[in-house]
Amino acid sequence: MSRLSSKEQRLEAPVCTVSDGRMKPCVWPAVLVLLGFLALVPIIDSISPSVEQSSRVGANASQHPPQSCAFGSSCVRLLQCPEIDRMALVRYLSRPPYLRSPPERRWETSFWRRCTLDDSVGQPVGICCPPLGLTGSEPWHPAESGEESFERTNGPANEDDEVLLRAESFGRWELEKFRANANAIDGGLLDGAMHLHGGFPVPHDAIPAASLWAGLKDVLTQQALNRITNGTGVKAFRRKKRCLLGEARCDKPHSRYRRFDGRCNNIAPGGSLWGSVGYPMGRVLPPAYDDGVWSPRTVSVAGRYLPTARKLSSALFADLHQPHAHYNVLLMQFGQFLAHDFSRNKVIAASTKCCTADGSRRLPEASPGCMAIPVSSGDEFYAQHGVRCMHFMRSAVAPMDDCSVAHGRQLSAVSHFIDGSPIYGVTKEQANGLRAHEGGRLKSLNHRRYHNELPPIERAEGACEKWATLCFRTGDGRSNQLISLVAVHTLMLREHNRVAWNLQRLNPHWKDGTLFHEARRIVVGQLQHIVYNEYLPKVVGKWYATLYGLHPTWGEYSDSYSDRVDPSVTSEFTVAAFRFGHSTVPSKLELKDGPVDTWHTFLDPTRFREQSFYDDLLQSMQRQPMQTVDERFSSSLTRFLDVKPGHPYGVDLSAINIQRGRDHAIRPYNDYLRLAGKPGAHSFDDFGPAMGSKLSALYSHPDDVDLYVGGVLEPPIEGAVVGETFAELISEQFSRFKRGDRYFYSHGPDSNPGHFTLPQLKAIQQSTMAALICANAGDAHEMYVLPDAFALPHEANRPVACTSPEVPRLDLQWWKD
Ligand code: HEM
Ligand SMILES: [Ca+2]
Repeated sequence: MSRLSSKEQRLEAPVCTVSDGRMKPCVWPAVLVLLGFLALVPIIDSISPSVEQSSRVGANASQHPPQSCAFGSSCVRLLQCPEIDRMALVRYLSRPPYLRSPPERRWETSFWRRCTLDDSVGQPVGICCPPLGLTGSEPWHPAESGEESFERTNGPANEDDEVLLRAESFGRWELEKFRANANAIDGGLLDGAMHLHGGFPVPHDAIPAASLWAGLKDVLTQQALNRITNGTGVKAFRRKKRCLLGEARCDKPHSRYRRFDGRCNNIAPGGSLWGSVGYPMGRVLPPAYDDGVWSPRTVSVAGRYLPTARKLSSALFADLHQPHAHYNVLLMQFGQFLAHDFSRNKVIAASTKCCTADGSRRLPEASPGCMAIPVSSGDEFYAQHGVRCMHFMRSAVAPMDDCSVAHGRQLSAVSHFIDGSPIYGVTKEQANGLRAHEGGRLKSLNHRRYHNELPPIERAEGACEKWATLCFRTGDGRSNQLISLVAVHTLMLREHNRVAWNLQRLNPHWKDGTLFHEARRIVVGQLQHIVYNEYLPKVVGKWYATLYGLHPTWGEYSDSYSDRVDPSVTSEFTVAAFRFGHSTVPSKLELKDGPVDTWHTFLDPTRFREQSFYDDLLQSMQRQPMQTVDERFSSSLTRFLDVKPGHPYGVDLSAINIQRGRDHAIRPYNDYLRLAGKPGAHSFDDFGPAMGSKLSALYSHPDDVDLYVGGVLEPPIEGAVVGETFAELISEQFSRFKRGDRYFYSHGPDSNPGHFTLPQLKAIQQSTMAALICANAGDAHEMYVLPDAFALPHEANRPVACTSPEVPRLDLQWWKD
């Protein structure tokens, strides 16, 4: 892959990249480019408008009359078309028009033919997508298969075998260094993020440690193989492997209830593991590993090192108060709850931190999985504390069982589906531990003093701070992280138990199992409905929600399930785009008795002991504005995350987000901007005068800007919380969460074995966040809600009493046998 920016390609002699990542001048291409350019000049004007222009959001329809798609192909958003080689398109768009060859330009009217996606939108914003399989690419994230070196053969089989043996022994040897560090802990199972709010290990860790070590060994072997053969001997490794992602045993493919681990949601051949616990994350674009296999992205397109993650965070992100004009802290908090439903980054096990206890340097015996963030001696905050090293463990990788992919693929330790996994857990055993095994309910702490139920107590070390006298167990190990997150967990637990209780009243003959599974089915349906109806249109805006078909189908079944759609999260989405939420976290949480620093509420939900604390908190979350998505980040996150007693500082989550992006080798921001139909930032000025000059002092080239940085700096779309690039990535992911989930609440009997009847579906679609809050208030007579619970109060969103008939109620009559 060329590391050249469009600007360099224009101004300098063409450069070839050789397999070890070094660059050397390339004479022939230079001549060819010149000839191509000369040949092109006379025809440039006669060519139809470029995809780049035509797909620019907001482009004038009359300037670019839409075209219809050929028979069989359908008009979709570019990101929704797996048949298109996205990377080829991005490379094409990154070049100025005079460097695009005539055949490529013809693609614009064939492969990259644009079309009108939605009449109501009236703009040519779609692309004609050929039917799946037509171009022979895999249905699963074909962007990944573009690794050239992978297809090459290297000599006869016996030579290959020898090379492979050498590479494997290198791989084993390297792996030992990782294992030696991790062995000090319980079987090497400990999640290295334990002390970093990434959560303590779930009691029933669904991903066997052996599989994680196997994944690591695979990438280490692959790296060694590339080194030995100078990048050409990859096929040997491939031949030796099973070359098939495993299948789950789907004993009950048409079960009415989804599995906890997400397996067997898809029952087509090859799909049974899609979206399940431990399944690798996908990619929107191929990764930009320095060595093409697993070395993190560290080098600029200009060949220098990228600025460190902490330097970027401290220079660009400041703790400034900018309340959002429309949305409240409940929207922020629901976002975090939702994030924990679909993703949990698993990091490499290690028994030591990366840095010395005083943070002054890297620990010599640190695990090779450490990718500590360097802190400069002039750091505006950490310097005074002598900190030069910030802990960061690399993400674990999945075994390379899918032989079309020869690079590290990170995995999610929770089910990727929006299936209430933070409530129910991600394995059957975990769910069993959370169930009361009576009346279909979940275990809870029920005391009159609390006015209603709270989650049961968690005693595992590391789940909360040592001084917390109350700590909760839920389906997700991160639930105690923030006091307002505990409130959302409590709300969902109460809703489950309330529904189970009412179902039991209606159907006294139902046993515990039926009550539990039916209540779970209903609660997950409500959750999905609230996500798609109330949450998403606010985050990505109504326009994107329409483009991607994210609005609910009111009173009707949706027919969008496809067994070719993989719902798994992509690295870009979970490592960058959906972390937009970190910018919305306020520095202080408004509680009934006054504001408190957000970080003071981390991992300590003790105050839930106080009577009516839950009710008060939910009300104040609705009144307090969240923060806008931009360069403003609370120092609760950038200075005091994971702060330990007696320490005047913690770690920097914004720096961690940037570092995580490089760990996953996420491509630079500009590539995604182009994918979203924008011309790309050609100069730093494109980021605005103030931010442009800051960025130019940090990065050597606009093509270096990290996706997370560029994404949060984008001005929000009108009527949305995030900017266009994040909106595109988020919408695309949520469209797969819907189209790739057989059990999605509105999918009908044609695909969904657990479908609701139409009257039941209509009842579920009455659910709103406000309705949920009211139904589960400690004291409904004292509780007020905003009908649009994620929005701030305004003329059309005045508080109403929970007892008011205006607040909808879930009508469970439809579930009576
Ligand atoms: C005070 C509030 C929050 C804190 C302290 C927090 C903290 C964290 C931490 C420590 C990580 C793991 C970082 C890493 O090692 O890579 C993380 C990941 C993440 N956060 Fe947050 N977060 C907060 C709020 C939010 C919100 C509001 C959202 C979204 C709306 C969000 C979305 C995410 C996502 C998508 C991930 C990746 C999850 C994964 O795969 O592990 N977070 N957060
Ligand atoms: Ca899930």
